[in-house]
Amino acid sequence: MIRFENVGLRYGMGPEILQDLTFHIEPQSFQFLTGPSGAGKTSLIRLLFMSLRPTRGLINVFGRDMSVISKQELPALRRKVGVVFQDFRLLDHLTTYENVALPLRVAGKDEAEYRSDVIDLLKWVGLGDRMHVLPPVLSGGEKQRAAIARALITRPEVLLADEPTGNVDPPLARRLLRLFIELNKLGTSVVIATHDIALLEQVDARRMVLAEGRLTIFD
Ligand SMILES: Nc1ncnc2c1ncn2[C@@H]1O[C@H](COP(=O)(O)OP(=O)(O)OP(=O)(O)O)[C@@H](O)[C@H]1O
Repeated sequence: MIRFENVGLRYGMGPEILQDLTFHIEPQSFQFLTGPSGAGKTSLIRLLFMSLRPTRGLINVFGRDMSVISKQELPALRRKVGVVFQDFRLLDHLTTYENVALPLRVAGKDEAEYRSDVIDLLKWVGLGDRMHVLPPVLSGGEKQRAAIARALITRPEVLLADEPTGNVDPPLARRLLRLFIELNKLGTSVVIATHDIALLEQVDARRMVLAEGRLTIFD
């Protein structure tokens, strides 16, 4: 589904922070991406989301070579990849409902088509009663779940989550993990970047470990 071959990344003239990354993200798979702070987890998430291009190597996304994908094709391809950033990136002037519906609105869909899907998804992540409030009044965990719902509304084939439990207490972290596992059982591939050891210990999943620019995989 997503394939990296000898991928390297450097920012500007800096050192190569990712070196010779070779791996596959298989359909319906579940993996943790881990490693010390600064190891390059967020950079790898950005490569997977196609918001960053590698400085060398090959990335193949859903059968397409990323180096030849045009700007026009990118939005449709990105809709297959849901992403939850560390800082959520919710728009403060839109309600929770409107934030979650935004990717569909941008894609030109009619509200009548998606309204019930957005409401169902908000209920699924436990925000059924927070739909009409603005993000500034949401708690950290509620924002986190709104960002997850927004990432899922396009029914992506892969969900990327960068430190999804970074701002929540342990019970909510366990609940979010259950949500990701349920999502994976429904057929979505999941990649969770984290250094939350407690989270890692709860699931016997594939681990992709980044250290000093290199990736080691424990299946
Ligand atoms: N836009 C950028 N320009 C220059 N250097 C960058 C940029 N983004 C990240 N880096 C550098 O790349 C390295 C990897 O950063 P990255 O954020 O990917 O790591 P991380 O593993 O996600 O870290 P953390 O766990 O602390 O979030 C760091 O040395 C960082 O300073």
